[in-house]
Amino acid sequence: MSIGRMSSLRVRGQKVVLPEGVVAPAIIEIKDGVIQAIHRSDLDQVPWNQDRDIDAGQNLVMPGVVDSHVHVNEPGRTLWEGYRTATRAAAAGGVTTIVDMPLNSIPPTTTLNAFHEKMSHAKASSYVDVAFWGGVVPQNQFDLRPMIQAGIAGFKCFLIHSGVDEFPHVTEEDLHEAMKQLKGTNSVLLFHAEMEIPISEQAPEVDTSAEYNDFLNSRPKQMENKAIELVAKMCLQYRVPCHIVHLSSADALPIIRDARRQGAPLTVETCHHYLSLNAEDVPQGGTHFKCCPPIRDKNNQVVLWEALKNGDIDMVVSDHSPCTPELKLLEQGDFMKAWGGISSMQFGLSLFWTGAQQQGMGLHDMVRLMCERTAKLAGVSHRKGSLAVGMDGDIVIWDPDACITIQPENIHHRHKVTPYSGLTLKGAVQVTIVRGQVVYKQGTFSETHKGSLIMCDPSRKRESLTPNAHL
Ligand SMILES: NC(=O)NC(NC(N)=O)C(=O)[O-]
Ligand SMILES: [Zn+2]
Ligand SMILES: [Zn+2]
Repeated sequence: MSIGRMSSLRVRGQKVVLPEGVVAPAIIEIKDGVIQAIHRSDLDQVPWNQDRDIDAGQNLVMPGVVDSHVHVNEPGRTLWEGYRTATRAAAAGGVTTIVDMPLNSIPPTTTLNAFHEKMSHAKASSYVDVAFWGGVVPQNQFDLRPMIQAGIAGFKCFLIHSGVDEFPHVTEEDLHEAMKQLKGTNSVLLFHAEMEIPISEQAPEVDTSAEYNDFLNSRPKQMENKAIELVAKMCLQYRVPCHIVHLSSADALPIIRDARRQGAPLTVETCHHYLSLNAEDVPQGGTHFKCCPPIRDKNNQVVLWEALKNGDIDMVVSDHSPCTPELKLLEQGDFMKAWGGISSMQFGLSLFWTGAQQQGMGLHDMVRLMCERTAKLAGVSHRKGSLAVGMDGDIVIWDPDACITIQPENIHHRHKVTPYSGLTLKGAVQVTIVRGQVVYKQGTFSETHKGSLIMCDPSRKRESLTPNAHL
């Protein structure tokens, strides 16, 4: 099996993860990037080209991961992370589509021109497919519909300082203006849901500290809970699909449950780091664990896993938010001044698989949470996130029993700082295929394949993640 441009490809496996909870022997036939047929009987009658086609044997054959929360900081902060390194890491991790966040790049994706600039960079250097979130910031409400018409997947806003000055957070008044523009479109608004709380409710201010608890106490659950109350209120008032990114506070789950019970088209994600790490794990000065909202204690993590199992949390993503090593202030170990953001996109599949098995969750939970639903959120579930005829031929072949140990030499992110360094996980990606092209195979990348830009059709009604919502 060669790496390179092929118009057609067949993938055979004994354990192909198909929709409706089926794992069975099958041959997937891909032509011109699209799945043409999935053969589940008379497999030896299907024509086979030993040199071109792929036999996965006992490895799992699964839809490629759709990671809907990735910060590729190009243009403008490509030194933090760019499309080449971010999407090589994606391919090495079985991620076949990323949805790129509108911030940390300069310019941020808050205007049509900035969107076009971002697309030109992505087109030049991506190994996997890329869709895009736009940004809602104060006074850009009239930029939103032009970006929707140009194919943006949806929008992201912050209710607290975003970490970068050129992407200011919004107020409730700004949200009303944005909601008026989004109402009636097929778009979605994502929220970084933390808000400032009254001084009387805050921990004593700490300017610099190597103690994780000082940072943790500076971003209490109440900041998330208050923000999520506002998101729920706006979602119910406008009935515009809203999505809470990187939930960390399990205390906010009743607020989300109640809003959905009232018919709010409200969804929520959590991230690998909230499921695999907890505050008790963070070493003194361990600023590579810093992210916002913060990784909380073990008891909080237990509730997040339960919410995943009972459907209160809809999906799991990376929130891959890298920076240069210098900005993590690892020498000083200063949690209060270090950059908040964790690099993990290459390891999401293995992180989730390792944790899920201990939780009694399995393959179909992984596909639902990391492929199907993230594709629905981004409005691309008609072509991404599951193995079915007519879908893009995006496939990851991986060994669920093999282990990987995360070391700098096998990290393809631009920078190698990650809280997962040295960790041994189960689940090893062998081959990643994007629209029928092998882009990654056991450490080797295709240098001929280029990822596509995934444009969202503004007229297409996206598959609902909250079927009981009253729009
Ligand atoms: N500007 C950022 O990348 N912020 C990100 N930082 C994190 N999560 O710590 C985020 O997702 O909010
Ligand atoms: Zn955020
Ligand atoms: Zn983020």
